[in-house]
Amino acid sequence: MIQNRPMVNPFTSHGSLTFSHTTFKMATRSRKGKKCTVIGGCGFLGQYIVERLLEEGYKVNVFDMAQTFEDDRVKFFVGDLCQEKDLAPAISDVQTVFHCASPPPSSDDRDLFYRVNFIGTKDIINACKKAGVQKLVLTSSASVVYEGTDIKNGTEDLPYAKKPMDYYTETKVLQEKEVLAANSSEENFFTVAIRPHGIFGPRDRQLVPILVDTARAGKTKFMIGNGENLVDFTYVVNVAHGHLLAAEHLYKDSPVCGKAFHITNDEPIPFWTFMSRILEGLNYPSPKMGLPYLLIYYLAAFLQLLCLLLKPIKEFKPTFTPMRVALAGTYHYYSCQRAKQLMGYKPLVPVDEAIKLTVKGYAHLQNKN
Ligand SMILES: NC(=O)C1=CN([C@@H]2O[C@H](COP(=O)(O)OP(=O)(O)OC[C@H]3O[C@@H](n4cnc5c(N)ncnc54)[C@H](OP(=O)(O)O)[C@@H]3O)[C@@H](O)[C@H]2O)C=CC1
Ligand SMILES: CC(C)CCC[C@@H](C)[C@H]1CC[C@H]2C3=C(CC[C@]12C)[C@@]1(C)CCC(=O)C[C@@H]1CC3
Repeated sequence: MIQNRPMVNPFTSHGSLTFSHTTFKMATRSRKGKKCTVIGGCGFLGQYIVERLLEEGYKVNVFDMAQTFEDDRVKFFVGDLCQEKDLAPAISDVQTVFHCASPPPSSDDRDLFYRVNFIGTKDIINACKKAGVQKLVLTSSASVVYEGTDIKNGTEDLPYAKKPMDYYTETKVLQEKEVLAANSSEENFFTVAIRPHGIFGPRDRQLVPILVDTARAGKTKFMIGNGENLVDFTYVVNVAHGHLLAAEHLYKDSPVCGKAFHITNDEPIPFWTFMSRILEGLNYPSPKMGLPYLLIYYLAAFLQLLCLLLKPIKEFKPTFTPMRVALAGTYHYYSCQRAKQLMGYKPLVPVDEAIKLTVKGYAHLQNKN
């Protein structure tokens, strides 16, 4: 049954999303007739991975909580990844599993994150091994090393965050550790973790929708900090491309096995320049003046505490959480040198073009006033 999310067919909804404008051709290693499953394949990133896999001639199963698009070439399985009986049929007889399912960071539901991201991922690993799956590609996050302080050109060697800023990040760390530790030549089971950062593009359900809601509520008059902090925002097509490259490079004795890889646009941009370009593209005013970063950070921390105290009486969801304020006011950009070296990664779509495509994809959120 098709469920109630904006119904889009990723193959027809936005012509410019295809890869035809690039001359890139995936290496032909072992791709013909390969079967794979995308867990979370109805989500924002998942749909782009599916699209790319089909273009590359894979046979694709999608496993997700609900079916949100239709495609005759895809076999859909609906269920909860934490339920082995739901998952097993979706991954039987496939060589590769892409795991890009997660509850949204905004849910801030500790038990849910722990159950889906940590326990559920362990279940996926076990189910993959049982089913004879050879490759597992996890969508992790560059934020597994982020603790709210500046990261400039961070490499994959940075230690995991000792004090993750939210439950989402905490469980992304646990999840990544499990997946990388599961890599085993003896068991012919190869794993890799892709760490994207700030994924954006048409059909995203977080960045642009939250930004537009914030602008409509009149809360984007000021920027947080001085507006100079560089950040990675990564176009979803480039992220999908990184996932396919990782799968293609996962085989016995490959240096890719058991490692994490940053996948970025390799073009860090000041946080507020990026936000302003989206806001102005959609005809919303962009912030011109900055507020002191630390002042806003401590206000957000205080507000969070207050919300926690009031939770038994009434639930509030503040727009400016400490995590969001930190993301808006610090430097956080990452080196993707390892992905370039070991799997020949190069972003396919530059930031400037990606922003234009994104603004075009959100025409329905344009400010008409
Ligand atoms: N967006 C970003 O900026 C970044 C995202 N990531 C990671 O990328 C991945 C994809 O994110 P994104 O596409 O933005 O997220 P989406 O929410 O769009 O997609 C996630 C999909 O997973 C599904 N899902 C959630 N829980 C379960 C479950 N228990 N069983 C089966 N399916 C489930 C969701 O279904 P439903 O919607 O019904 O809940 C949804 O379709 C995630 O792992 C995220 O952590 C990493 C870095 C940055
Ligand atoms: C309210 C405004 C100041 C900011 C609006 C935009 C934000 C909603 C987004 C800016 C950076 C984004 C981001 C993520 C979610 C959306 C933003 C906070 C992630 C937390 C998504 C999951 C990850 O793994 C890391 C991302 C970092 C950047």
